[in-house]
Amino acid sequence: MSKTLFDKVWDSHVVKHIENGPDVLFIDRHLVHEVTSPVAFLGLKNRGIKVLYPERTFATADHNTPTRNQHLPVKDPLSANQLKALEENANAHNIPYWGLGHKKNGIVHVIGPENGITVPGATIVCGDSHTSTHGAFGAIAFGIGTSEVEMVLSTQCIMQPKPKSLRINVNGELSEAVTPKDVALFIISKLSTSGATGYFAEYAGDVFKNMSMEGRMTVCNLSIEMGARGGMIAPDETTFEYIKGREYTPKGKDWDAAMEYWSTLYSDDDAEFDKEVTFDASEIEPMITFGTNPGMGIGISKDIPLAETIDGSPATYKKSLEYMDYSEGEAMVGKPIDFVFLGSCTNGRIEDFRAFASIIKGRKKADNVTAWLVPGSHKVEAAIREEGILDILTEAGFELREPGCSACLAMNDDKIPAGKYAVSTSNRNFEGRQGPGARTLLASPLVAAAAAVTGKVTDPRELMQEEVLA
Ligand SMILES: CC(C)[C@H](C(=O)O)[C@@H](O)C(=O)O
Ligand code: SF4
Repeated sequence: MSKTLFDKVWDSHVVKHIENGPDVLFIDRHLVHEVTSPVAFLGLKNRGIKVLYPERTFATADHNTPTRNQHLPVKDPLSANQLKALEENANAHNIPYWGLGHKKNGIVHVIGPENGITVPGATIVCGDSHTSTHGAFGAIAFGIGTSEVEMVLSTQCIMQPKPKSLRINVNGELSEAVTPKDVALFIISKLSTSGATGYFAEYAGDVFKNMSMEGRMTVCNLSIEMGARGGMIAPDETTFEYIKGREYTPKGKDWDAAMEYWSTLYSDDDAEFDKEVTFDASEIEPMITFGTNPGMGIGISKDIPLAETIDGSPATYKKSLEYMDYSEGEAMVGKPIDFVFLGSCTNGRIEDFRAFASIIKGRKKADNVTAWLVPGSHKVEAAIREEGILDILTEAGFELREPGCSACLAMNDDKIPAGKYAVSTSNRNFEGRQGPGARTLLASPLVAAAAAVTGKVTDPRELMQEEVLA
């Protein structure tokens, strides 16, 4: 019988099928961070049991961590306690722990791929919704709750109902300045934040075939924002090239054996999907959000849609615009901004910093802008230095911070003040997400860079045009 990519990976991990119930799935890799793990470890302690496979479990500190002076004790007592608990729990159970200052430390969804923990055909979970990121490698990766974290720590299995299948095709070639982030924001704007609820998505077509691994991670990361359980892309040469030689990927004969299996991981030609949607790459322009959910995005040159033209409740839509202090029919280009945040598990990788630097090179940070540039990991930070990107940033008046989730969810000191506007490369623009009363405009690193040097929402193509003319 023909199978989808998802079916192939899922079926090979079913330990037990419960009639009319969930499947019991074996989990290959379990990533752990400080926010969703303390109660799970406490559960193990109360039951007097150990982590079954510590070597399949990896812990990092990211959500609560400061992005300055990481060598000093963490001031906030709640954060300090959570970080201490993670360290103690990891040590007690022999789990690799990459805490503050460790050279492998970083955002959980950045360090997994970076160190070769994320591989094709694997099942990967974490007590974190953006675990979908790892689907970029052809893995089944999804977020779980704290009680499930305890279940995986103790049994290396999880009970899951099988989601429905959705294929999202984007064919053709992307236009200038259109990045993977724009592709994802475009898809969410078309499907809405609940359009993929109950589904697991596979991304297919020319655009994803031609995309880098980091771009694929950005796209899969955002799957959750359209309601999907996760998203995945069939592994190919780009994938194998990326993972080869990383610390935790198989070596020698094991690599050959793995490659044999990985090469079978694609949806068969006649595999059927419960739902399929197709878009043309040429429809997509650099995107920006204007509202309070990631589905409220438009091409940057467009005007904020009128309430009567949108699907869904006009009252909710108007309330959202009120929060943003925007009006229907206004242009986004030219809107003043106060903050720029480059970072997060969506866009905190080296390619994102390269893109940002490509625009700010030879320009200066706008005086009215506060910019927080936060690498996704120490490895990203090291690459920023090695490639000379730090010099470009510094010359333009920017400062580089230390790695972590930072202003993506503002659990540390990096909070956007109430009423201020932030162009952010992260993934959520909910009310108060980046700080109480903060207003978020989600966009790509190119759009963020254009805003950082002009102090307002700016089409990056305009600045790229200037470069060509100069
Ligand atoms: C703190 C964590 C549970 C949360 C998530 O699950 O996504 C966070 O990472 C986020 O992005 O909102
Ligand atoms: S960077 Fe943001 S989205 Fe990613 S794990 Fe951290 S808080 Fe969640």
